[in-house]
Formats: sequence, structure tokens, C-alpha cells
Amino acid sequence: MLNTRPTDPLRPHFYKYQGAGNDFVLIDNRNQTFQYRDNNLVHQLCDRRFGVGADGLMLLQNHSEYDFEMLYFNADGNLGSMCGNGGRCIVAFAKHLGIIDKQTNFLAVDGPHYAKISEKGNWVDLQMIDVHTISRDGEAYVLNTGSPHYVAQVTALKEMDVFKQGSEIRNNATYKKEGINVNFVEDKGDHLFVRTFERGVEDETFACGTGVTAVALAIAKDQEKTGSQVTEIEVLGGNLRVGFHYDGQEFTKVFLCGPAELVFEGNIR
Ligand SMILES: N[C@@H](CCC[C@H](N)C(=O)O)C(=O)O
Repeated sequence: MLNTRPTDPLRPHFYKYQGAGNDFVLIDNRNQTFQYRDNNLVHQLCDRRFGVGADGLMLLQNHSEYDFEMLYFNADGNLGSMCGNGGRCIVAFAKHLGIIDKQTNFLAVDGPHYAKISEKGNWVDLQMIDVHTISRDGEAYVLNTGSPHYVAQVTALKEMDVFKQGSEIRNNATYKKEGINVNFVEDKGDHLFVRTFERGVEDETFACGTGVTAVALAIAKDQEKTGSQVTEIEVLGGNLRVGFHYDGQEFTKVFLCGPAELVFEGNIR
């Protein structure tokens, strides 16, 4: 039976979701009782040894003009920028709570998002922000898809030390202060294989939604491939799909599509 009892700030009821292995603690905070200004509490809940364990934590909050508002925190406890897989998971969560049915318009830190849920309920297509600018850092591409991303094309990605190389780029003089998410991509012919070192987790994650979105757009620019297109992406935790239109200047109608599943729920002691 759906647990709809109010969140006790000291013993919050939580839900654990995952989207292609990018995992999140979700809390229904419509009654505003969760103490989200306590960064240590968020960090502790995301800890894989002393907490629930997750790449990030999200609060679902009421909003007067949208179905709900998404507040996203990285595993380090800090309020984060947009999380694509988190966005897909919170849409599945809103459906689970009975707030929405098959479609929604919700508010996140980077603005409003439209999303739709598949018939089976565990696949979410999430519209991402339009992207107008992609810059270069040497051979790599740098762009913001709601969160900042660095995209480097590599070979032998399976064998690569993503933690070491990603951490070096994220902490170099250019990016150390604000941070950046570092994506490595290998072209596999019919799909792209992507691995990501995430800012705020400060580790490789099994998937990054804004990351694979950035990769799909950067590769389209690199290959000068215009028009409406769909890119299939393999990540460590499964498969994602990015659809978009590229007119040679801007990327519009950008959709991040993939699984979003409830894993378990419980109470913090
Ligand atoms: N996993 C996320 C990205 C979350 C934000 C990132 N850690 C940052 O601080 O930029 C995704 O699926 O997009």
C-alpha cells in the first residue's frame, strides 16, 4: 500500500529510485518538513556505508504553477544543477504518489520541464533545455545541458581509468572552482558508449543523463549531422536514448529517454 504519511524530519520516509544505474533517494516534501538546509544530513543519507546510498537526493515539493518542483542535491550534500536521470526518476515518483498521470510539466533548477511516461510506467521521456552554445577545450567539447559537461572522444573506453582521468580534468585549473562533469565517449557504430565522472559525487557513476545528452549533441556537432535524430547510448548501468533537432546552430526538442524504477522504500532510523 502506498505510504502517504507525512515525513518526520528526524525519521524521513524515503524512496530509492534508479535510472540506468544512476541512483537517488527521493523524499515527498510537500509538507516542507525535511530539513534540506542540513547538507550533512543529505550527504549522510547518500553515503553508501553509513546511509541509504545514492548519487543524489531529491525533494518533491509543491509549486503553485507546476505539477511539482524538483530540488536536487548531489551526494556531497550540496544543492546541485539539473540532473537528467533524477528528473526522469522524480517524474516516475510523482506518478507513484498519484500527483500526475502520463504527462507532466514540472519545475527544476534550470526551468520548466515537460515529461511523459510510457504505458508500462517505468520508461520516462524528459524534455531538456535547448542548447545554443558548444565551445571547445582543445579537442574536447564543453556545453551546458542543465549541468556543465566536458565531452572527450576516446578509444578503448572499457579499459580506461575514468576515475583518474576524469578527476584530473574536473580538478584542473580551468574547472576546479565551479567543477564540471567529465564524459568520455567511444563511437560503437550503431550506438555511443559513454562513461562519466560526476561533479558532486566526485566519482564515476553508472549513468549521467545531462551527460549523455551533452555527448549526443557534441557528437552531432562534431559530425556536422543536422536534422531530427535519435542517438542510442550505452552506459555502465544500461541504455539511454537522446532525441533532438539540430539546425546547424541550435539544439531544440531535446529529449532524454530511459528507464526510471522504484527499487525500495523505507524509514531512516
Ligand atoms: N547525474 C546527473 C547529473 C547531476 C548533476 C551533476 N552531478 C553536477 O553537479 O553537475 C544527471 O543524470 O544528469
